[in-house]
Amino acid sequence: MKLIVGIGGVTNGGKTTLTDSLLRALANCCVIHQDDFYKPQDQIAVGEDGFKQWDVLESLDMAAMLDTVQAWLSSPQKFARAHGVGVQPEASDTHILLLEGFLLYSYKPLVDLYSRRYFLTIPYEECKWRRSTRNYTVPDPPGLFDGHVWPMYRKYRQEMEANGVEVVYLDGMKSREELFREVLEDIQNSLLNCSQEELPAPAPACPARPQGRGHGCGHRTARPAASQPDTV
Ligand SMILES: Nc1ncnc2c1ncn2[C@@H]1O[C@H](COP(=O)(O)OP(=O)(O)O)[C@@H](O)[C@H]1O
Ligand SMILES: O=C(O)c1ccc[n+]([C@@H]2O[C@H](COP(=O)([O-])O)[C@@H](O)[C@H]2O)c1
Ligand SMILES: [Mg+2]
Repeated sequence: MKLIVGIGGVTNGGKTTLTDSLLRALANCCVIHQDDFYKPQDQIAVGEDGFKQWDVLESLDMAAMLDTVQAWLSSPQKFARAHGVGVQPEASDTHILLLEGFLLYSYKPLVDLYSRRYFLTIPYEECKWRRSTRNYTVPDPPGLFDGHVWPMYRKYRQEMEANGVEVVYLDGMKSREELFREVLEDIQNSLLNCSQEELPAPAPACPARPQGRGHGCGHRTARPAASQPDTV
């Protein structure tokens, strides 16, 4: 069984922190970080606003990211070994790939590959504050957050929602521990549901399993958010 899980959402929402915790907790789990696919700095366009356009999809080599996902899909065991992840023989039928990044659900060839799409949100003020404490490889020039980062976040999120991409919203104002427990439990439930769907048909004496939809693995859509925090 293969499960691709997206940990997406706003910059500084806590994606990398959550992903690191999940990676430590889940067996046979690999990760791909979207920001490892930034194009070289001299290929990042400068916008009409005068800012380097770090927060647009064109600044990322998404074809290369997709190739990496496909390498995992074709052999999770080989991929894990190549990335120094120990494969646990007793859990070797189940493999999880975490994709982590701020523009995970805007690149069409990837969007249907997820079994689960999480989307972290935090309010504008919190985001701006957390961002001011971060050190990126290329430091933010003055005005970048209000002039480029936040408007691009709004734009891509609106597009995602207009396109009907179903995500599970996570409130990034919750504690690290609470977010970790919530998502870990949800992934473990998905795994249980998947493995039940893979069982052979029950013997006649057993009660029939419900033929529910929406819990499965593979190329199905995640459930819609029960509620969506008002954070934009
Ligand atoms: N749940 C949380 N509550 C408060 N601060 C958090 C939380 N998760 C992460 N942070 C902090 O917010 C900043 C951004 O976290 P990070 O995981 O790098 O976010 P992202 O990868 O989404 O940009 C870091 O300083 C991190 O320690
Ligand atoms: O990783 C880099 O090389 C890099 C260089 C310049 C800027 N970034 C910023 O990285 C942000 C995405 O990462 P994150 O962890 O904040 O979601 C995005 O908002 C970019 O503005 C990232
Ligand atoms: Mg990050």
